[in-house]
Amino acid sequence: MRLPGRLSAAIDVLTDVETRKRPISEALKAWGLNNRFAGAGDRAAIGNLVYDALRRRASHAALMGNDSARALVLAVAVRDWNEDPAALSASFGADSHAPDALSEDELARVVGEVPDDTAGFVLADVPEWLAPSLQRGFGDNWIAEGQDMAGRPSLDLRVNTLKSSRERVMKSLIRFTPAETAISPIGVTMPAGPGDARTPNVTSDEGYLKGWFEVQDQGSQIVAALAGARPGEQVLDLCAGAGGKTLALAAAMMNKGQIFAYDSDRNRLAPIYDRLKRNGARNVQVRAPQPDALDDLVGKMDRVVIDAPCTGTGTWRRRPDTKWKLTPELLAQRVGEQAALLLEAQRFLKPGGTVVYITCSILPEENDDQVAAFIAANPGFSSTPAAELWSVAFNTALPLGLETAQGGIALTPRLTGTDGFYLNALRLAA
Ligand SMILES: C[S@@+](CC[C@H](N)C(=O)[O-])C[C@H]1O[C@@H](n2cnc3c(N)ncnc32)[C@H](O)[C@@H]1O
Repeated sequence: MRLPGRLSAAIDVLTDVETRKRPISEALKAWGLNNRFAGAGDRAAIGNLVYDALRRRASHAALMGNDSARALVLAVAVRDWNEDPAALSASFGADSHAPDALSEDELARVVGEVPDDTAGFVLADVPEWLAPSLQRGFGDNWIAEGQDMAGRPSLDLRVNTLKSSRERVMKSLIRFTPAETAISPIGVTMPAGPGDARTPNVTSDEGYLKGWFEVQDQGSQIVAALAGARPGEQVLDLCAGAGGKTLALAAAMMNKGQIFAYDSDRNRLAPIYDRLKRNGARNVQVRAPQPDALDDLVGKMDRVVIDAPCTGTGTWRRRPDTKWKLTPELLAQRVGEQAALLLEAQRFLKPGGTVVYITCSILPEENDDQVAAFIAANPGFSSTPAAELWSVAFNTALPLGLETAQGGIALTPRLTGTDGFYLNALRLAA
């Protein structure tokens, strides 16, 4: 397929996403099944167009004067992919799969700029109702933070030090020109390419099948390292899900000590068994959800990790559709779940133990506010100093701007080139 056909397909997929409230991946898959002539390169390009359209949905719509799928995709082609609008429009005539040629109005709009006096939420490409919250969290930088959250993410891998080394993994993936991650000492990264660039398919690589690495954003690797689990400790991973953090903790503990991996959702936990095997993680006991699943752990844990259910606002670059689906009700629901988990986690700690609270959110309601309320109600706990956590994990000074008012650590695409994450290590007095 040529670009006009791909644009047309992207308009169809985006319409499907928006009207049926389908996740992007599902809509893309459905399109692929109905259009089997399309190759992998076509599908990747169409996916990129749809993701880019949603990453900057608000500013694309403001520029074009409407938020139809057509307007958004045309804006991507010109603003993000640097296509010349007149040439593009002319090329539509020669392609039977192309969208209609651009109107005079579209041609004029698509080369314009979003005026500087446009509302901040449009410049930041975030939902209007979240602007006050982001402003409170990021101060004067909130628009810049939003803009970086609307970019394309890199593909990051965490080297499994139980089985391999960074050097070996990089060598095995040399065809993708991997680079070392800037902060995580065990990370490998492949920057996102422009336009129709394809994301490397690393999970069919021999090294992946042998358990040498996992696909894991550098931000997730950093918070797993900051969790500070040491060999020999007793650790409860209370929201283990498919085990992304569990695997990183097991490697950090060099398979010594014990991790109990629990999740209240059996289906989310299901992939962990195969992943543990592939990774050679042998110090993990999976606890499937049932009423007494964790009763024997009460008062015995050195560390309880809460990788909390959250809005996922830190992952907007990867899942831009969720940015526009989030509602105040869903945020309130997540905040309630997080508070309940913080309360629940305490009972498993030994005196002197630590609750490590993690989210992949950039919203203060789920991060510092949550911690402030917890410490106010539970004065036996205090935040472990952020600088201490960082120097123990990485042997370097905490970079400026990462420490939050409540002594937590916040990562963002703008600050650390990672997904957005928050961590606060709450130590119980001995
Ligand atoms: C952010 S995800 C965890 C991701 C996982 N730790 C990883 O690194 O791949 C949050 C998880 O919390 C789980 N969860 C939600 N409420 C819970 C609860 N009350 N107790 C335990 N797990 C819960 C969800 O099922 C979900 O899998």
